[in-house]
Amino acid sequence: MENTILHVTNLQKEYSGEITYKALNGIDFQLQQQEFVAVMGPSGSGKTTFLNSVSTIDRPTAGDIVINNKNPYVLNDEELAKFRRSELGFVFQDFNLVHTLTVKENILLPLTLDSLPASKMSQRLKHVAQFLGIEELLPKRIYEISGGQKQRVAIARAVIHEPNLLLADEPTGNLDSKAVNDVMSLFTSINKELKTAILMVTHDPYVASFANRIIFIKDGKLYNEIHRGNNRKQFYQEIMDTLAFLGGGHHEL
Ligand SMILES: Nc1ncnc2c1ncn2[C@@H]1O[C@H](COP(=O)(O)OP(=O)(O)OP(=O)(O)O)[C@@H](O)[C@H]1O
Repeated sequence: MENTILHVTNLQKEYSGEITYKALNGIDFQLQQQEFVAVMGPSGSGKTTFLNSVSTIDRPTAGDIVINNKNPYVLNDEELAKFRRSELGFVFQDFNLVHTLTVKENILLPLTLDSLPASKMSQRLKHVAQFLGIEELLPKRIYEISGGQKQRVAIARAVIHEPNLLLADEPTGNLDSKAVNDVMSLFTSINKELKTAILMVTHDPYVASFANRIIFIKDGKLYNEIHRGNNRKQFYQEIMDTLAFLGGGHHEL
């Protein structure tokens, strides 16, 4: 399909060790350019492995991944690094910011690697800082800002190069409830206004209820998917019901 930003076909991942473990067992999945999709499932079901395969961090054992009509796994290291920087944005649970740098320097880091002209950099910085409401934080160092602010900065860094696809692994795992709401409304704006597709792993049903669609993984396979209508509260209830059927520990709920 024309608007498909991510096309996953029969994705498999085996971890070899004393005992070979099949973490992903034939996943087919497509993500459209306008979509915001959450990935849920019990602990150990393969969510992070799935995200890491898509993000090119973890090479699959078999199957195909095509992002924006390109297969990243045929690229050499240098091409792959460039591909990641141009197509993908990453947001992690623990922010992954450089503590000794300022907020501004952290956000500009991906552009510095691409040696973008200084005028273009400050133009992009201004736009993204305004969009995410972090202008007053720019001169501060990372240790001077709160967890919620750190995640905003990490999101700014992830979108400053205008990626087509934003990948997030438990982006709210280290945040209090106010910061969770802030981050989820930013994700919603990024998806709607910047038209960035989002794929986000979360175990939190409230966080997942901000997505338009949720896929559930169990034992390395797609178990189910549900779509959100107009009512987020109703969607939340549907998520809870699906998780109850899916099983898994209480911490999953
Ligand atoms: N590097 C590795 N070597 C061997 N096995 C691994 C490795 N990484 C993950 N696994 C196994 O693969 C399975 C899937 O792991 P994964 O981290 O993708 O699950 P998850 O659904 O993200 O779990 P959680 O919700 O607990 O983070 C687990 O059983 C895990 O132990």
